Amino acid sequence: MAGGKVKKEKGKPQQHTPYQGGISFHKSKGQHILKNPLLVDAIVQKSGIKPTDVILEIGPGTGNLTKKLLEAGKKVIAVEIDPRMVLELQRRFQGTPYSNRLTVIQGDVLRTELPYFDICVANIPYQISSPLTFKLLSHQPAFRCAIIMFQREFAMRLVAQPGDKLYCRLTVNTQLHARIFHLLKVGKNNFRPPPKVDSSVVRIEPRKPRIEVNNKEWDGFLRICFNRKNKTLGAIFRQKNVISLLEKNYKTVQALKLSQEGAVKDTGSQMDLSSFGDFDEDQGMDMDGGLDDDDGMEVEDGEAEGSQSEFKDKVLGVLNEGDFEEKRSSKLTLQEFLYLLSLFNKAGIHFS
Ligand SMILES: C[S@@+](CC[C@H](N)C(=O)[O-])C[C@H]1O[C@@H](n2cnc3c(N)ncnc32)[C@H](O)[C@@H]1O
Repeated sequence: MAGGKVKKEKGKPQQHTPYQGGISFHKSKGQHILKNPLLVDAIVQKSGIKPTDVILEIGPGTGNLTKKLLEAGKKVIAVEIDPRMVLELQRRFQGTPYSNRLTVIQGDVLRTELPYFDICVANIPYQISSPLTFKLLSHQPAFRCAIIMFQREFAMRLVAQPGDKLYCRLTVNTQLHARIFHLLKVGKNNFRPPPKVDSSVVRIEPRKPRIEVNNKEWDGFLRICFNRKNKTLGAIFRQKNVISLLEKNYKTVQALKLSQEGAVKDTGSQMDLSSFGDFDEDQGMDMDGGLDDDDGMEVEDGEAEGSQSEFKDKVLGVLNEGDFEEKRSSKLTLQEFLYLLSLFNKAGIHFS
C-alpha cells in the first residue's frame, strides 16, 4: 500500500479552525488534537469506511475526527477518558443529525470492555500504544481493520521486516496476529499542541483465520530469541541460564507426563512445578508486546557446562535440525519463528 505525507498547505488559509471548545490540553493524557482538516480527510478516506460500518474511535477529544467518521459510517462509538472532552463532544453534536448515531463511553479504553465494531479509526495517546494494540488484536469477533496514528518509531516497528533495524519482539508479536501497512507520514505541526515526535498512520488487518499459538509459550520463546537479537541463536541457546530454564521446564513436563500415565506414584516428589504453565490454556497476550529488546530474561554470557551439557546437546540438536544455529532473530521471518518453536515443542522443550 502506498505511503504518503500530509503537509500543511503553504500560503493557503486553513479551511476550518480546529474545534478546541475552549479546553486546555493535558499532555499527560496525550491530548494533541488534529488541527489540519486535510489530514483528517486523508485519514478517513484511507480508512475505506462503508456506510454500514460501526466505527470505534479511541480518544475522540473535541471531535474533529469524530465528525468526519459520523459522516462516513453508520454509527460511532467513542471511548474518552477525560470528562471535559466527553461533555464537549456531547455539546458539539447535540441537536445535530449525528447525535443519535454517536455513543460516547467515558473511561480508560484499556479498562473498557469494547463493544462490537467493524472498524477502528483513532488518533490515540501514544503512551497506550502497545497495550491498546494488543487489546485490539485480542478482540473478538475480529474487526475488519484499524487505522491508527502512532508515534513514528512505534509505527515503523510494527511494519518492520526481517533485517530492518527496528525489527523486534513487538514486530513479530504483532505480525503474528495481523498484517500491518504504513499509510501516512504525519509531521508534528498537524497537531495542537505539537508533540515532540513525528507520527505515522498505519492500517492493521487482523489475520483471518488467526494463527493459533499458546501465548505463554510463544512469549517465553520470543523473549529468549530477542534477548540479544543480533547474536546467533546458537550463542543464545548455549547460555547457562537459558539451558537451565529449559531443562527445568523439560523435567517438569516429563514428570507431569509420567504422573499422568500413572507411572509415578505419589512419592512426595521434590519437583518444582511453579514455572509450569498449562500448555493448552489460552494465557492472554503480553501487554508490553516487546518494544524493548533487552527486557525479559536476564542473560549471562556463560555457556552451559558439566551436567547441563547433555541437555544442551538436545537443544542444539533442535537448532541444527532446522538449520537455525547460525541464524539471528533479527533476520528470522514469522514462519521461521513458528517453525522453530514447533521443533522445540516436538522435542519436549517448552518455554513456559
Ligand atoms: C491525541 S488526542 C486525540 C484527540 C482527537 N481524536 C483528535 O484527533 O483531535 C488523544 C485523546 O485520547 C484521550 N485519552 C487519553 N488516554 C485515554 C485512555 N486511556 N482511554 C481513552 N481515551 C484516552 C485524551 O483525553 C485525548 O482526548
